[in-house]
Amino acid sequence: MSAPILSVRGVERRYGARIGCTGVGFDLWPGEVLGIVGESGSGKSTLLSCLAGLQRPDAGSVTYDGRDVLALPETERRRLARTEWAYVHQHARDGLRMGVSAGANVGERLMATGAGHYGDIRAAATDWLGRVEIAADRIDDRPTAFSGGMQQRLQIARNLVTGPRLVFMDEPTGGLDVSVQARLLDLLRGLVRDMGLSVVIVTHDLAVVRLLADRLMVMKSGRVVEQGLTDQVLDDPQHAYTQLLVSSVLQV
Ligand SMILES: Nc1ncnc2c1ncn2[C@@H]1O[C@H](COP(=O)(O)OP(=O)(O)OP(=O)(O)O)[C@@H](O)[C@H]1O
Repeated sequence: MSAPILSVRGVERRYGARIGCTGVGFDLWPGEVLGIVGESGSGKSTLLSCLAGLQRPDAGSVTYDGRDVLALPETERRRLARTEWAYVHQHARDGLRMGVSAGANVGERLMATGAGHYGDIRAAATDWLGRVEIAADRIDDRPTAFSGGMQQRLQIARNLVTGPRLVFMDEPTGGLDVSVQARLLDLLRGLVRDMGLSVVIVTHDLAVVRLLADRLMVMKSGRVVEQGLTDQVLDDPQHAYTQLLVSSVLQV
């Protein structure tokens, strides 16, 4: 029997009188993908940043691998953030260093975990560019010379090169063309499966969670209104808000 990799209880974050999220609780099991869906303003990003320790909740607990995330010293949280955790931002520029080459973007994450041999780092960077379908001859180009989809794939390589255990993703396919989204989703699904990643993915796109998530949590106005197995929630939504979300997609 394994233990949850992430346990969340009663998480609340307020912005003055406004609720960011409240009363959120779930367990994430190793190798599981949890999707968090809800319309804009429902509290998804607030929750994700609380889970990753980027914002401090006003109440509740977040336990990673048996450790109280909110009590971690900042140096330890940062160490986890560059080794065992990864955070894929919606906008690739928030997760990349735009002023250095693609190879350096991937390689410097390895260096941050202790790798020091230039040849090994470059070989690993080349390998990872290949895994995210970026041609090896683009290794010395800066991300500014890449398309939006390529930048997002590079951000994924930078995040996954260190072999993290827990990955947070905030709208990873947002703002991309539909065909680019489909390719990225396919790639993500393969990587998640091959690496056995535990993932919390936030999106407003039900097609993304249908493809990637084992379990689904539906948020509205900062609260979880429904959760369950993805197919169950999408095929037989119980809450009126989830029914609305599902039917609005079907009508498109
Ligand atoms: N920095 C902030 N200051 C004040 N209020 C905020 C801040 N960030 C979020 N909020 C509020 O908290 C609530 C939840 O916002 P949040 O961004 O988490 O939702 P979301 O579901 O991620 O939306 P989106 O999909 O548009 O990013 C909203 O009412 C929002 O206005």
